Amino acid sequence: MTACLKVEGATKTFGGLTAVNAVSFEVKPRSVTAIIGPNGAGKTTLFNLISGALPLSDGRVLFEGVDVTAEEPEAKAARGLIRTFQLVKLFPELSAVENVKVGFHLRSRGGLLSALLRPRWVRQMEAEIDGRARELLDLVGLGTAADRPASALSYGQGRLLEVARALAAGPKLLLLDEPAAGLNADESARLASLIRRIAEDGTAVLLIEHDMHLVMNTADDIVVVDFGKKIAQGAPDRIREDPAVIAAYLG
Ligand SMILES: Nc1ncnc2c1ncn2[C@@H]1O[C@H](COP(=O)(O)OP(=O)(O)OP(=O)(O)O)[C@@H](O)[C@H]1O
Repeated sequence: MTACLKVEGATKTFGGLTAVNAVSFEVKPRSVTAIIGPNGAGKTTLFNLISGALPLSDGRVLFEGVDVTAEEPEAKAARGLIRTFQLVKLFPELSAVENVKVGFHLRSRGGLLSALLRPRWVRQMEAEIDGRARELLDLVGLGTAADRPASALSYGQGRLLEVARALAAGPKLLLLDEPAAGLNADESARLASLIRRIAEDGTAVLLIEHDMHLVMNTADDIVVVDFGKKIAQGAPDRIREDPAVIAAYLG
């Protein structure tokens, strides 16, 4: 089976500092992979290399077998490699459902002109998109908030709305940057089951997360980085007992 994402020897230097040092790993289709590591380990930089926000100093990134190392974030997004915050911010005055619809329009080919002329097929498509947007809101647990303005949502609800909108863009791989940050216990538990559901529905998930409870409950595979290097990789049970991982967290 072709890996969804293949990172080969990814390296990033900032002046004399090697923030990411020859990191290699794969993300399998329909799987959840978590990147963990102490503060400053290089997790965010690694994410930036994968999404295209930063150019690599060395190494390659392959998405569905295609070398996308040099592609801009927009080109990668068009292939289905989607990072939540890389999409436009939430529109506070628009309702939750309208915000999700923005996600669909990022991939719809109808264009502005047909939206203005609004022929019948466009109106039919809009009705369908409205229905699908509401389904996605149900999926993330915001079904009852669909018609409320985004500005009226709690912080945690806003984060979940971002996930719904990213899903509307049709990702094959969803990159989530500390998705549990700022969520309360209920929201975090909901997020964990949502992440599992997303993977089972066919979208691979790659996340950076400090919340170990969420990581251990959602990840199939964990990549541990420390001082820019990958020091371990494996299933949660193995990582929990890995001496190098324990040393990195205690040291
Ligand atoms: N643009 C930059 N210029 C110079 N150094 C940078 C830059 N971005 C990150 N670094 C350095 O690279 C190293 C890795 O940082 P990074 O933010 O990737 O770590 P992290 O694992 O995401 O940390 P945290 O868990 O605290 O978010 C750090 O030493 C950081 O200071």
